[in-house]
Amino acid sequence: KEKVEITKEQKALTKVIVEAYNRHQIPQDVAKKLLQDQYSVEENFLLLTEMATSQVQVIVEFTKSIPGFLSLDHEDQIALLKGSAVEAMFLRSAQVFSKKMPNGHNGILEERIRKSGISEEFITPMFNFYKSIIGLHMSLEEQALLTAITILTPDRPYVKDHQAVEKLQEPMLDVLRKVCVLQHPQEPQYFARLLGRLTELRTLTHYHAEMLTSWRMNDHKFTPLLCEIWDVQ
Ligand SMILES: Cc1cccc(C)c1Nc1c(-c2c(F)cccc2F)nc2cccc(C)n12
Repeated sequence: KEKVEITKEQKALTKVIVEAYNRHQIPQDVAKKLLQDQYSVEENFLLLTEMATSQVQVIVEFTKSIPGFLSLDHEDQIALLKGSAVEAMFLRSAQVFSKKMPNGHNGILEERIRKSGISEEFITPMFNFYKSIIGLHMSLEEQALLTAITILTPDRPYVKDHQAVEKLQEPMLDVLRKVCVLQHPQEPQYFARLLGRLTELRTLTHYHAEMLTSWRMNDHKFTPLLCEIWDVQ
């Protein structure tokens, strides 16, 4: 049985990523607002829009803290953020579901989302994904590293210097593989299962784009940041 050893550098890298992941949390007031008393469909949507906007801010700050990211070509930095924001948000909001809300409240957040004018065809895959992520019982290191790996995906549209992005992503994949072996010794395929979630995430990006279009058709207003990151109106 191969002895898995995390090097000093890998420990340091993990520490930086986890600290960045922890530092940039969704403001509790936004998450808490969703738990107050009854809301109308319009107010639910407004709150989710506020939550989405703060999630994008959190992801941009987290991304800027990834070692080497700010040394990438500036246009590639934008291409990576625009190409990965939705996936990082799905991962992040899955944690909001599994961690942040004391159990009694999970249903309330789910209830708000189901009553925000989003059609069932998007709700089902979204919650299936949340359940599959929560079922993995990921550690904080795994969540933070998986989010960084998602953001540092070289084959996003318009990325010019693939190599430079791969050079940043590879060390993250190496240390995530080792962390998975050490933290889930009974599940040798755990690392592969985590990466499998990234494949499911790509399908959610497609649903998300359709959700945006259907919201726009119903004349829903977005914030400037959401318009910018997803090139809407
Ligand atoms: C905050 C939130 C949490 C869970 C489900 C949903 C629908 C939301 N809200 C939105 C999301 C979004 C996200 F923020 C995380 C995950 C998946 C997402 F669809 N994206 C957008 C884009 C424009 C407006 C909103 C309201 N919105």
